[in-house]
Amino acid sequence: MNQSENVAAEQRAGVEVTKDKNGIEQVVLRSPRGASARVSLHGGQVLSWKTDRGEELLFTSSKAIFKPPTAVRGGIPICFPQFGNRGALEQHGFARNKIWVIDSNPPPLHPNDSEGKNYVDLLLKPSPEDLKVWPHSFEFRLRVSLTADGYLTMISRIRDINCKPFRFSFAYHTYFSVSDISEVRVEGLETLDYLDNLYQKERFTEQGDALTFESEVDRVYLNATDTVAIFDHEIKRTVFVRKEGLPDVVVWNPWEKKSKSMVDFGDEEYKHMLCVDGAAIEKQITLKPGEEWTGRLELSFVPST
Ligand SMILES: O=P(O)(O)OC[C@H]1O[C@@H](O)[C@H](O)[C@@H](O)[C@@H]1O
Repeated sequence: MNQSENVAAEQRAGVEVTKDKNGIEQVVLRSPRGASARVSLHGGQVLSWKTDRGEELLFTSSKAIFKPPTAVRGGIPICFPQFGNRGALEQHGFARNKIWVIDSNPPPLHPNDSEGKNYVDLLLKPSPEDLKVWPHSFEFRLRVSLTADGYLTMISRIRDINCKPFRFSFAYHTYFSVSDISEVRVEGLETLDYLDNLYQKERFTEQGDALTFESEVDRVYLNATDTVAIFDHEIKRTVFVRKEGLPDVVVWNPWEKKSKSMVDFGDEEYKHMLCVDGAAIEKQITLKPGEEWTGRLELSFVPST
């Protein structure tokens, strides 16, 4: 076996396809050092991301419903082609409710960026029902990859295969697992303007040094820097969210009252999750026929003191 065949064999060895109890396929990526990520074909949604010590970095509700077309409460749902209720489509668009397919012959990783990395490409194309509610032909390629260190990268490529332009908004609606929300600090959003969903999307400016949490938060930070850090003091871990092509950052925690109104979310679970999403919301993305958009999210973690 020559060296490139070896690399290819290792990559295949780190990618496993299984089924959940509803028969939905899931792809498990494993890093050579023992980290892992699990991606469901339901929603193209990453449902689990574990460090090499087996610590889960994403939150999934104990009450999550795993039956399509219901979206799964947790992991990283993809909001596309609409974020929230900012348009005529169902909340957060239809992509998170669909069954995606695996591309069994994906383009290779760049040779300079392939060592120890495993990946899967999922594809979504509109169904006849989708075209009735959103009459735009697109091809969505989602690449999920895991590095040897256990860092997770998601690259979304959306192409207009129509003969007319279309517009969309987008978010990687990332549910991070946190030890105790009142001990968490988010840095990187200081001084930014945000739209507050709790005040009819009114615009405010962030005043504090870092974000801390003591009540419901539902905001879209605008034109955010490319890296946001989530400090979890109790478990001494910092997670970094790096984004490209995604100007906005959503921060969401439903807190006590809203938690009780969600059927697929435990009353107390708000204490152990925080959504921080790389997103493109305020200014929609426009694609002309044949054009492609790329939105990239890189998640990494380090122990902190
Ligand atoms: O319940 P859903 O549709 O998954 O949405 C959850 C939340 O998603 C957030 O991103 C929105 O800003 C919130 O307003 C919303 O409540």
